[in-house]
Amino acid sequence: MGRRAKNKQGDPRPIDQAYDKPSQKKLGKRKADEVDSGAKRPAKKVKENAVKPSKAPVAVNGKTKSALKVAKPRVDQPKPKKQKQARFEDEDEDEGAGSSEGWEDVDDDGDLKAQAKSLFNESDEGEFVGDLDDLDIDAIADDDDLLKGPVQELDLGSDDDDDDEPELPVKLKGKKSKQQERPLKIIPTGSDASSDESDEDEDEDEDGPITMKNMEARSRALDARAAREAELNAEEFRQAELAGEQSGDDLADADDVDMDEEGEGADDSEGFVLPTAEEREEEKKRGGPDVHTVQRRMRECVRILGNFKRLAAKGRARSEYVQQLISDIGSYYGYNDFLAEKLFQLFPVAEAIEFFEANEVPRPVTIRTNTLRTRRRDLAQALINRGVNLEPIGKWTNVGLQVFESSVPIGATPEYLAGHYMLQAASSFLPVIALSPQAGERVLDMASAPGGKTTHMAALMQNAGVVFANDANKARTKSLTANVHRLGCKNVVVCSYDGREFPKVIGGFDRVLLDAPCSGTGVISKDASVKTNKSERDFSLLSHLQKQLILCAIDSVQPDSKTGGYLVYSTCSVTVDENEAVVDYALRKRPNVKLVDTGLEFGRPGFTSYRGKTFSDKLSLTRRFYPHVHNMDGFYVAKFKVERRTKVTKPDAEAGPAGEVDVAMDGESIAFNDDEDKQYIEEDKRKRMKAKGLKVPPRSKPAPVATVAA
Ligand SMILES: C[S@@+](CC[C@H](N)C(=O)[O-])C[C@H]1O[C@@H](n2cnc3c(N)ncnc32)[C@H](O)[C@@H]1O
Repeated sequence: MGRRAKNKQGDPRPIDQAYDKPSQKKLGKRKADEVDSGAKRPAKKVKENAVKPSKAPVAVNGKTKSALKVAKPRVDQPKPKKQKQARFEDEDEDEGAGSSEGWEDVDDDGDLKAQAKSLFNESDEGEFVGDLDDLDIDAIADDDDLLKGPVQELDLGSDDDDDDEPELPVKLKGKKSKQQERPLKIIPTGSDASSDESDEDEDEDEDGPITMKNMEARSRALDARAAREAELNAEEFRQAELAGEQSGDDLADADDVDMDEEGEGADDSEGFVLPTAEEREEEKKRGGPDVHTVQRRMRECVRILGNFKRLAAKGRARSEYVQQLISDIGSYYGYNDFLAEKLFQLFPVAEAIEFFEANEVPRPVTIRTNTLRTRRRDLAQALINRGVNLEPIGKWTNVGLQVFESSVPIGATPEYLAGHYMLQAASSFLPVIALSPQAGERVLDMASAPGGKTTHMAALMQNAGVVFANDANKARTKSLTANVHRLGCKNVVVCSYDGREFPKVIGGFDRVLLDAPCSGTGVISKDASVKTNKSERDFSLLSHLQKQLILCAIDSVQPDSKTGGYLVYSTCSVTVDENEAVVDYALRKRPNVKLVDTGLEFGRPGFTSYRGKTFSDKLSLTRRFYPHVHNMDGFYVAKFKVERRTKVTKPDAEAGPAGEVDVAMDGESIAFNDDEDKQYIEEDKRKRMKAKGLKVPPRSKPAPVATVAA
């Protein structure tokens, strides 16, 4: 079952691997986890006022929950105490070593009052940690995650640099969401208005200013509330489990549930009537209902789907509630219907809402220390001296820092310009940690611009050996080259080929990273345009490209490598088409590779089956990361070991004259399907021409079946 981060994903605490340990991961017990992790944290981190939850609670199983509580996207973050000194205990420079690092509070009381004020102040503005508005956009544009944009990545012919321009803050393009119409503080509808929870919030707000005296008590009250919420969560999930709602597959099957599953003894106590499909269409034509109606309906659908047999109205099928919920999710959060459904299907119902909510909240701002130039503690001290409020990210990395607040633009400090750090999403550390390149090796970064991971690899390799940093988009290699220089990477060769040309261009690498072009469904909080600009066609084009790239990446690995022989495949997307389906395809097409453990300490296992498709059991070795669970961008990581191709004897006439085929070189396994490819290539060309404003020729007719077969 999903683990709930609730609204706390807006509360950018260090990301702790405890998240995925069911025994430890209890909502509301975050503080305890933090203590366990050894990271000394200011007590007020639990205070949710910096990312003030809105009041649109979801009633699940009769209990008022906060799954829909996060208000409009906000970028303000809770602030740790003002730091004067950074102290790291026995910091180990080897990344991924999981050293026990601490962060000591060295504040004196003199500052405390002012700090407390800033910590507990609630701002209605979507203010960013530090001054995002002041950030040097060009400088940021060079960095990793802000540039993850899938569609332009497909546009290989375009030399536009436009995609290097991040929008900060991200503006929702296209479809306007109901959520945008939400009041800043959502006024709960109907019975929710008098819910205990909302009263409690009001009370707390009215408690008056935080003082030295009441700070501790207030903090304790918040802890207690968090614990109560955790209990409610646990109860909700128990109920959901009882209702048999456990896996993505179950959900996926929801559509197929027929009238046999209709409820008995429907509890329609709140007068909620599910519209029919026709009524839904009518409603859409009229411009849709108001935001409160949508909220209420979502809440009701979640509640009823959590206990369908008991709560559903007589004569209504489960699929009707599912369809209504998906449609409301689409309009509330501003997704097109196709993507709303695709993402919804990944999770149990209540968890899906958490995922969509998490996409409305920015992830923590994180930086990666460039160990070629400095040490993390020195960097932290230098930034603290400039008024940056930061902390180590978590035990799993000893180069990451989380920035809470800054009085200077983080993308333009002297340390940034001197290459002491990279502005990089925490999730982007993961594939490099998994690949673990060694000094002296030959490494290929097949899709590398703007170079967040390339420069990380060069640092891990201590500038020894060589990293071939390739990217098909020549324009993007400019920022890649700039980052390589800024960070002092001396073992990087930048090149610009279509990844599918490898290993013809050059092969025999000890390790290969394929951080594939993707749809970006993991980074919706950064790029809301994904909500509306992805169609079914985009996903099949991407999946196809990813499958081609992964085979070429595998073939570029030197199986006889003395130190390596590994490939890491990653995406910043959460869809199965772009992840498990691609990896499973690679396993089938290349019998000489096997999945191995990523070595990452947290993350959910990849799907081994999904909506009727069965993948290799080994897919559970791959790792999924979610915004609502791990408080980082949605991400996927798979690690392969590439073995030597072996000859097998085929018993029948399929085999060559000697009765032997090279399993990896067998025509069926290695070749792309030219006819199928033609369609994709043509579509890609059309897209590029369209983007350039050229006249697009009509689609050519698909080849007759007989010809294709021939
Ligand atoms: C997710 S981004 C890579 C981010 C990069 N690894 C980093 O950490 O900074 C995907 C990249 O793939 C590139 N790309 C798209 N199609 C490609 C292809 N066929 N071959 C190689 N690179 C491609 C895009 O230009 C884009 O820079």
